[in-house]
Amino acid sequence: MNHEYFEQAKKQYEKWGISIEEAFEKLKNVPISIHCWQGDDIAGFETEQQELSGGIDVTGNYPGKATSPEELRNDLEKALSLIPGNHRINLHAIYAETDGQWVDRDKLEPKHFEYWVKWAKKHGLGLDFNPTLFSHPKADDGLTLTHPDQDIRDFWVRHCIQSRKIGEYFGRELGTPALTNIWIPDGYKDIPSDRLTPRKRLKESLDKIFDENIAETYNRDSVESKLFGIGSEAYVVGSHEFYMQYAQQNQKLCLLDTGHYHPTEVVSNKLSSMLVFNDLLALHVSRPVRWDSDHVIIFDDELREIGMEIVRNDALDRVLIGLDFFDASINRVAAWAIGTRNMVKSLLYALLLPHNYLKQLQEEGNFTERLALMEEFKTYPFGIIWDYYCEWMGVPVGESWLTDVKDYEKNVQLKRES
Ligand SMILES: C[C@H](O)[C@H](O)[C@@H](O)C(=O)CO
Ligand SMILES: [Mn+2]
Repeated sequence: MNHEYFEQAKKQYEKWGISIEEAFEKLKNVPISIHCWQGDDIAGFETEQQELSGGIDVTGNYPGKATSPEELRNDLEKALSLIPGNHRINLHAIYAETDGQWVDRDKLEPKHFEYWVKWAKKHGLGLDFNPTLFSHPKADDGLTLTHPDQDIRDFWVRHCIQSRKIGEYFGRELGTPALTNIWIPDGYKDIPSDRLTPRKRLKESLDKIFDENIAETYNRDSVESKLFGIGSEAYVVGSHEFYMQYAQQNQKLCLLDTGHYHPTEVVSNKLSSMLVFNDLLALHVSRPVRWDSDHVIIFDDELREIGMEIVRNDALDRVLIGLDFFDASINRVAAWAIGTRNMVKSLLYALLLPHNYLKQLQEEGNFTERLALMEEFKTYPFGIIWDYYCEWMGVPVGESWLTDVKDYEKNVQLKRES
């Protein structure tokens, strides 16, 4: 890349008292939790595989998806080599490795994730975890922790407890606490005649799950709300209000998925409110297109706004950033690279703004200058700084990463069996 251009660009930012070096130093330590499920369309590796359920859907049939844990890890390694920074990998329970034996979800144990931990250690990665309360015969009617049948509820409670133990194991082994996030699909397609009973049952189930004493140094718990899903259009038990209250009362983290709100409602506008009342909160950054479609995140207004809210509120270590998108119509390694690079890019963009000055303008009621500067900064030479950051971090600059993906696709992904 042209270093002369970089030096010129740097000066433009320095004029505002912005230090590129400081921004880079801060950014390189911000981990993004990369969801493993983009690599295999949320199929997982259970011996008795079920169709994807839970009101979520992956569309597309781009060839070369990972069909084994080894392939998935190789694909993740490839993606990580294209993304600047040291990140985390987010696993679901369906990614257990059980040696060809059927192990039902409520019987899963840390030992079923030994290979993942070994791999994470080798690559210096943290791991996060999610119980899988879908794609299972006991979730066929879309109800799990709120099911009217006590046996079914108990089964899922046991699964969540085991999952928290797995998270604890990750945290202990890797020296960085895992985030174990509970998301359930439970809800109704049509207008319920009773909204309260399922919510009371959800509280009861969660209380049982969190009653199990798990060391917080190793495992943190979060709960993820949703507005609607396929087949739960009219009512979702675990709504935003429900979990926000539950998390507050029980010192759990609230996880906000950017695809889980009304179409014009934005998570960027929620972060400051949450930060007033919570030490930590968690995100699933996704891109809803007309519904919770989980498109790959792009460098759009909302992603930049999320980055700005995290940075300008000095919350880089208080907002645990995770990703949640899945697209099977494009190369899956490219999907990770595009989305995760964009997430990091949005943080860098935010780190290069004169937030104190812009805040001061607002306090003074100088909205003209506030708007003028915010607009002008959009066309500052940010691209060159981003390229330089990638070079500095030892990952491909600009679109050159695509060549790596094309080679990998040709030499590895397209040679796979299915
Ligand atoms: C697979 C994920 O856990 C799932 O997408 C969940 O986080 C979600 O967002 C459901 O809509
Ligand atoms: Mn999510």
